[in-house]
Amino acid sequence: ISMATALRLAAVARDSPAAVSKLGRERASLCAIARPGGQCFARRGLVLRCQSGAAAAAATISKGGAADGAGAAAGFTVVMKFGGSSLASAARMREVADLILSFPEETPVVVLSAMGKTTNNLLLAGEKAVSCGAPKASEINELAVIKKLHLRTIDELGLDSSIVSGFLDELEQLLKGVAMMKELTLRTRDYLVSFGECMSTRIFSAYLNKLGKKARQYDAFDLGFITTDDFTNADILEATYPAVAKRLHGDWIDDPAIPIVTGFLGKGWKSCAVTTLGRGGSDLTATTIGKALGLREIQVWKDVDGVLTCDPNIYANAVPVPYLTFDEAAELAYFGAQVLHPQSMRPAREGGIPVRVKNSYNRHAPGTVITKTRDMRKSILTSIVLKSNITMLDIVSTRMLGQYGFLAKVFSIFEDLGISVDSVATSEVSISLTLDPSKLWSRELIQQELDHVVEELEKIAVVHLLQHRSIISLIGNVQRSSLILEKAFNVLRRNGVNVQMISQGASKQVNISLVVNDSEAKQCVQALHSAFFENGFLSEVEEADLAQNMAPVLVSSNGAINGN
Ligand SMILES: Nc1ncnc2c1ncn2[C@@H]1O[C@H](COP(=O)(O)OP(=O)(O)O)[C@@H](O)[C@H]1O
Ligand SMILES: N[C@@H](CC(=O)OP(=O)(O)O)C(=O)O
Repeated sequence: ISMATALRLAAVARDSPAAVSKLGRERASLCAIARPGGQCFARRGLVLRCQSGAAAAAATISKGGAADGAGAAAGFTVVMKFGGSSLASAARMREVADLILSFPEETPVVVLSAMGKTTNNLLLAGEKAVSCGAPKASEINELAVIKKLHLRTIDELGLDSSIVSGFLDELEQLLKGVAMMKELTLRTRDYLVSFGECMSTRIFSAYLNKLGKKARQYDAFDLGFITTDDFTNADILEATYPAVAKRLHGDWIDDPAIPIVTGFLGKGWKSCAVTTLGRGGSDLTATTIGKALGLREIQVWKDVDGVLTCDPNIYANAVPVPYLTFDEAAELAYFGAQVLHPQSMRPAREGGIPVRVKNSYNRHAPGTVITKTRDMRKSILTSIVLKSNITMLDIVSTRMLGQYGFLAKVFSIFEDLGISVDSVATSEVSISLTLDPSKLWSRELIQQELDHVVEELEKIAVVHLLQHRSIISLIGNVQRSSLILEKAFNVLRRNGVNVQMISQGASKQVNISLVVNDSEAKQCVQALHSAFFENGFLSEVEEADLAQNMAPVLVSSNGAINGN
């Protein structure tokens, strides 16, 4: 293992005895960790042997903690992740099983989300339990919906109800507990939503076994997914990669069976409690496993024909984008395209593993392939993303022109308050910025907090808090930014829309962010989509380019631009 991994594992081991028992005692070879300086320490019976230089303990693990070749050695070739939209019923479970079996040449690791809208229902049930009173907790409508869906699925697949009955009973008890306490902490919320993935994977694994395809269910929190303790939005720690690889690899060698892994879940490294990776986090589970095992491909199966040119719920004319770079996909996800989890591209990029977004309802559609580089010759605008209900701050310095340190002061206030910023535009005396909505997902940025931000900023500036704004992000080819801007502003002007803030990144792919009022945002996206993708604009530009005999351009994920 690399020294970096060794040190991270050492840190986990040192600070969390329980993590030692999971990571180390069962897999002593993994945890024979080197530390520089030849220092040794032991904890709870686990000896961390120390050497100088690169550690040499676990033979199966190498390079940055990923188990190079471990996947290949175990026979695994791909990760196949199926989201709730692919698993909404017994019929869908049959379809997905059939889909997996239709690739006999692959040995997949399967990652599943909760069935249909189960996560939403669990969250709603939890919220209702807080205020309904203990006697009424059993009558919460969402609990009944969850029970009905899972028991009916079990029945229709011809499985034994004992697979989920224990979970359903415990879920009811948990809701009664919440009702009694009149409180739903973030930790309890994570535990509550984990029931969805725990049940879907058990049902699916049992069904594959019934079909004669040997499968083994794993709860990610027992498989080695070690995370921060940021309940509802936890980050995966490096120790996860070797732990997951070692476990999947070892089990396969002992007794080959297709792993069916719960998406979205992990285990907090200090608390040892169940954590979740943020909404849509099963995509991240899939890419983490892909990197851990060094697999050939990560497949993310959805209910759309890949990543589309815009959200199909906003505009039905959206079409699939055949190729994306990891950076483009990350940008799309971060700026609001619900189709991928914002952090999910990171492990794939680090492991250099292509991600394929496919449609489980239309398996022959080519989907979207996401890789490190792609041919940008014909690319102008890739996709339009809308993020609504954004808060924007307009901050005008009360000091005189030319005073330094204003930006530093403003950002130090955000740092002190633990609020991160999304897009920024500055002038000599003013800053306009939008607040990072991931903050909203993880811990509601409530009005009180916003008022506090304004109060602090008002000590050095005049502040306008502007709510109900939207960010429209234009993700495209950095080499064509002027063309994109020209076209976009033409469209907006024709539609009578005044842009309130603009920000454009300087490198890699273009991300032009335009802030407009919530009320006009959808209409803007539709008009922009229609202008860029539907009226022959791209082929017109292509023809013009051909006439000029443009050279091919490759933009790589690390920002390098190679022309020839
Ligand atoms: N640019 C986009 N491309 C594709 N789908 C998008 C886009 N923006 C939003 N979506 C929405 O994302 C949904 C798929 O993501 P998600 O619901 O997380 O799937 P799953 O639950 O199967 O993982 C689509 O049904 C679509 O409504
Ligand atoms: N079930 C979780 C995790 C997830 O990834 O779901 P999906 O793949 O259905 O988006 C959620 O709804 O957030």
